[in-house]
Amino acid sequence: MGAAAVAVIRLRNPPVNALSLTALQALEDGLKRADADPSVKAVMICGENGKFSAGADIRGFSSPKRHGIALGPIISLIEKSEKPVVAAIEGIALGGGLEVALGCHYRIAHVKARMGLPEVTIGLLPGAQGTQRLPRLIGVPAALDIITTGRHIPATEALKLGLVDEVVEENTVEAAIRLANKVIGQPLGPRRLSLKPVPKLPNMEAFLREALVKVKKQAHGCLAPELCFQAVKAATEQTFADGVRKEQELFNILLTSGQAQALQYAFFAERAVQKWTTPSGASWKSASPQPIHKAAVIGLGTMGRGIVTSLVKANIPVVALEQNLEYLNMGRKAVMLLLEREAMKMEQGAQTLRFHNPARLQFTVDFDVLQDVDLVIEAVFENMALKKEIFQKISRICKPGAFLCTNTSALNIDEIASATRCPQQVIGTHFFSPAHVMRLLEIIYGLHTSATAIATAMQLAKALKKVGVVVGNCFGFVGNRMMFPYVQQAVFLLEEGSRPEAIDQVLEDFGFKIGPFRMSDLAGLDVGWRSRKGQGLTGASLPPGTPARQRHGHRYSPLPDLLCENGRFGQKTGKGWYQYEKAGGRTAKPDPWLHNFLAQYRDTHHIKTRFIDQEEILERCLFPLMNEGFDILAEGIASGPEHLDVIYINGYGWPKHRGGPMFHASTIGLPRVLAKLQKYSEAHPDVPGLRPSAFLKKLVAMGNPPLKDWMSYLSRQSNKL
Ligand SMILES: CCCCCCCC/C=C\C=C\CC(=O)SCCNC(=O)CCNC(=O)[C@H](O)C(C)(C)COP(=O)(O)OP(=O)(O)OC[C@H]1O[C@@H](n2cnc3c(N)ncnc32)[C@H](O)[C@@H]1OP(=O)(O)O
Repeated sequence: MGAAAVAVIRLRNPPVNALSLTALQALEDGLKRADADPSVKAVMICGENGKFSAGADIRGFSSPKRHGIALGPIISLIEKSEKPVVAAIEGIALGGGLEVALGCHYRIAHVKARMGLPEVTIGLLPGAQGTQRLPRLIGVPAALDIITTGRHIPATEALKLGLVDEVVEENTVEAAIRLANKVIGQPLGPRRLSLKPVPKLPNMEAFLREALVKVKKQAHGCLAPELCFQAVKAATEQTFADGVRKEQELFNILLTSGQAQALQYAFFAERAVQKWTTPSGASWKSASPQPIHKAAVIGLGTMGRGIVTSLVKANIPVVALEQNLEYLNMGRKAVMLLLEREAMKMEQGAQTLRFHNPARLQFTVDFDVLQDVDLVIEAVFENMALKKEIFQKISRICKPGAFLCTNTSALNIDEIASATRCPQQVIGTHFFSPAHVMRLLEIIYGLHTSATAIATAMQLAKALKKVGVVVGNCFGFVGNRMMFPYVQQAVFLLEEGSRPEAIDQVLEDFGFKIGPFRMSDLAGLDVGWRSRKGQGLTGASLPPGTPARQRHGHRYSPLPDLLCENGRFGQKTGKGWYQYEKAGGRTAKPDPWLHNFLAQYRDTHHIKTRFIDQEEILERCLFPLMNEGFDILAEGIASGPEHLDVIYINGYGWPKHRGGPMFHASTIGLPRVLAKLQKYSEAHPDVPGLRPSAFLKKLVAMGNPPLKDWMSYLSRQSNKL
């Protein structure tokens, strides 16, 4: 009890005071006790350990005990209280946590607090009357933005919006108790949000129409944003009580939609991959990261520029190195442009000044400048000889403890490390383009990579606000290795009768932001061409007499090579799988030239054209990708299916509401995936990617266990079947 009879209710459920069954019960009991106690004149609700609450316990949504538990009635109880209730918001007030605060009569936030209704990001909507109270408090446009995006609002913005009454820099709990004392006896009617009307807009209908178009466009097939919209719309049309009923109805649709389950799986998967382990026993528990006071990036091509930008944004001093002054100046200009754009996006535009500080961002052609850096990221071309030459050089120049990272998408980390005197310091850091935007960082350990190097790379990912996923060393690592059979099938489907636009459409309808052919045009077809030439699959090193559509006894499609030979590299040349308005254009249009070319190609190779339906397109592209995933798990390249899913969601545009490829396989059911792979493999026996993985077969034979149990079916000693 605080001074002058203010009852204090403290939400306590470490680490984030999630509203579990017990926490909800304690909240309800506390409210009832305060209400019944005549010596209590006001109530203050706060959270333990400087955090108000992260909302409902997400694990509870899939718990059988969930039924019959509701937060809404408890919030109504708060609002109806005849004693003023003040929320003291420190740290975070998210989801159900913010809904509790909205039920309070007053809200005070610490200046560093963040608030939000992120339910949409886990496939739900604010189901404890939040969709009805928030528009009444801050108006429909702001409420719609917060509810449909799930973004976190800093306290200062919350104050401007009217979401909180006061922001303090001092002790929030004490300030809230003072406020509670001050408002004792004042009328509570005007403070009860459920009684307020939703502020009118002169053009509400038109506003809502446009907002719906925007919400749908950004949803890519995810249901939650649209249902969030419907709930807020209900607030504009119905009474509070009817709006709450509508909210509940929509909440239940989402809760049972399957998408919520996938998104909640993705939430925990992202946290699970932070707890990395390797087959040799190294793990996050025992390894300590080293501080990175200064980093260097070698190579200022597209990837290097993005990596430098990322490091500067994370406030890590960087040396940016190029091989000659011409490339250095080009790189410098490009980096400065990226930094300017990033600074404009940031809250304080003045951050630009920091970017230009030469003590924090140094451009050089002199390798000797690398002597005092703690970590180097090499980001030159995918060329083994060049990379080895650079690693040999930097292992001589850099101080002994420096970490030597290679940004490669497929090359052998051990071979690169073999060029150094310190293979334990060498690690793969596979960034995704654009490197300052994409969240994924694939972290690849080699045979000799130390646990400290892995921990440091993971720490770096966190500092760069990326999600690091630790994987083993194999060609293409996890992401690209799974991507090869996907892209391969897409091209085979073209040979058999489909078109790029049909295949892209099916995969975009599935939820990918961009289909495989549009993606290939964006990335540049020459990238893969160079790699295939390097592997001897095409070009001058191809032995004479090699059949056009076969390599090493397996089916091969020369279509991408032929396009490159015709100068069609994708967007950069204005032509690829599609045509563009100009070189560098972005609007893909189906290209009659390509359709003719495909027809001639099929004639030349006597391929009978057939109609390929959507189901086959989807299965032929996705199932081999998942199949490769099962092989990767069996080989111990990744320590769990969550790793593969986090990689696909954050690096390859896999729709998050489908949980990732391995989660998707589990929802389809492994027996069905296996049966389809068997069917396609029989039809195309010369395609190894369609042959079902032994691990997949084993899991089916073991009765299709849930995803969380898959790894227990691998032999512990060798991680081999
Ligand atoms: C038995 C049934 C109870 C069900 C009650 C039904 C009531 C229904 C009515 C209302 C419905 C309301 C809807 C909601 O409130 S949904 C939840 C909305 N909240 C969120 O989405 C917040 C999610 N969390 C985060 O964004 C972050 O975790 C954050 C809170 C910002 C903290 O970030 P950070 O400091 O980076 O720390 P971590 O993310 O690593 O989290 C630390 C550990 O806490 C676990 N965690 C976080 N939030 C929750 C949560 N809401 N529920 C359960 N667990 C949570 C997280 O997994 C970490 O755990 P671990 O260390 O084991 O990995």
